[in-house]
Amino acid sequence: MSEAASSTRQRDLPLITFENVDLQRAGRKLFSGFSLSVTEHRIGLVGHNGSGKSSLLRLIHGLLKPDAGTVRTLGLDTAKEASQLPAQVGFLFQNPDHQILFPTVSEEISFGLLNQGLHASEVDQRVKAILTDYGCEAWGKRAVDELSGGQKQLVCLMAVMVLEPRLLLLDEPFASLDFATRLSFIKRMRKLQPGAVIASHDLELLQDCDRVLWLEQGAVKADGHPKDILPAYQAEAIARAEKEL
Ligand SMILES: Nc1ncnc2c1ncn2[C@@H]1O[C@H](COP(=O)(O)OP(=O)(O)OP(=O)(O)O)[C@@H](O)[C@H]1O
Repeated sequence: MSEAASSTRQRDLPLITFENVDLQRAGRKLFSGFSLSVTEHRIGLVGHNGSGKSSLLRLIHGLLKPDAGTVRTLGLDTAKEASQLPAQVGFLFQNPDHQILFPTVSEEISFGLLNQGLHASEVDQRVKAILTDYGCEAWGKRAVDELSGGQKQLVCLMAVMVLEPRLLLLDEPFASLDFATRLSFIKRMRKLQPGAVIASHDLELLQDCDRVLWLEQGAVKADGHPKDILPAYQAEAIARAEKEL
């Protein structure tokens, strides 16, 4: 097959599929017979606390395995081919402390590249390049422990982006980023090649998505274009809050 034909085929393949997935968490069934096919480039996830957004992202990454059914990410079965996923799928966790493993910024950003078998000099070069790209040239030797929450989140973002993933999974990526960093991240996201699934309570961030899924108790309550789904979700959230007052 020619390179062009092969890349067209890759583009047309679903990025993610769920087939009849069951998942139990904390002894309770969260997903039951959940099916989904995603071909769009950028997907937003909304839903109230505990609706299953993070669990869905973890299933996509293979961090959680379905109790029944199949999850395929970039064509790979997450239960059987999970070891191939970290090289292609980047995960930005809600809490940076769940992601950071190393004492210094450059060690944290280097880890994935070293894991991929790159030579130390190339790793060094790529780490410096991404620090510069994000305006953090002086951060390399800084102790991660001494960074603020937002700065830690930025380190996590750089550690993910330096690997040039094909798919990004972002769980509340902006929770502690300041306004300017947030804006520059949104600009970057618009230019990015990789597909992205973004779970967020920040509805503005999701306006740019190609498709938004509204989750409720482990099921898709609504699925469509952000201009239809986000106002409906917002209206329901306002009505719910008013009822509780
Ligand atoms: N580490 C865990 N162990 C066991 N159960 C969990 C764990 N994390 C979440 N759950 C359960 O799974 C369900 C879905 O949680 P999940 O974190 O996927 O929701 P969410 O939509 O991402 O919520 P939030 O908006 O609060 O981040 C909840 O009922 C929760 O109690």
